[in-house]
Amino acid sequence: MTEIFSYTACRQLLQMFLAIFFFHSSEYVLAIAFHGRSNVTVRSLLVSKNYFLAMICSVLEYFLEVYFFPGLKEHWWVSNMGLVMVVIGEIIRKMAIITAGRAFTHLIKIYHEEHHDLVTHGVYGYFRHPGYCGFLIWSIGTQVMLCNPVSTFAFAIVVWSFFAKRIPYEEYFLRQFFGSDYNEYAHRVPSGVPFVK
Ligand SMILES: C[S@@+](CC[C@H](N)C(=O)[O-])C[C@H]1O[C@@H](n2cnc3c(N)ncnc32)[C@H](O)[C@@H]1O
Repeated sequence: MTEIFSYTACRQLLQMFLAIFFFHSSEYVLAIAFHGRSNVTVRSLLVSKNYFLAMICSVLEYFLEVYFFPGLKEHWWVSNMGLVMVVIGEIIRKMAIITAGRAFTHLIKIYHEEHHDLVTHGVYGYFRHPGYCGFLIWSIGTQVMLCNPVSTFAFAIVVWSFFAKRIPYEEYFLRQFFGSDYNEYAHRVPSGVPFVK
């Protein structure tokens, strides 16, 4: 039982809590900043039922392993690498939101709005989907930080599959909105999500 209240467990769980708190609160604040309070709902906190369940499972895995295999959590270089991934993922995602501004909507636009211009500068010059690339790194990083082998693998598969389906759907509409400009952009710039063209 003492393992659950050890320095390692307290520090890793506190880092996890701060990572989640900062990620979601900053998503909400930025959504309000770019879209106005009246256009933003609690959905902009980006906490879905499945996501919540995944996080609960990852914390359960952590408690089981810290109790039965406490040595697993003492790989500090692994945990610190996870922390670096969390920070890098967060930076890439927030750079995407700030660069795209009003074009960055949490729900995919299926109708072209007048103010919606194609963004290809800044971080969008390196990846077509920096917001998704950042989230992928961030979410896997949270599990590497906890030294959770099962959830690291599960998060990588689930989050990657989600974006592998979402990107072609999103790009179908972007091609309709921006035509050859988007085709040329997609030809030139990688998606930012591994193995997604
Ligand atoms: C959740 S945001 C994600 C944006 C992007 N996929 C990313 O990962 O940074 C989804 C919205 O961004 C818009 N969007 C995606 N790429 C864009 C671009 N290069 N320029 C303008 N709007 C874009 C889409 O139309 C969609 O409504």
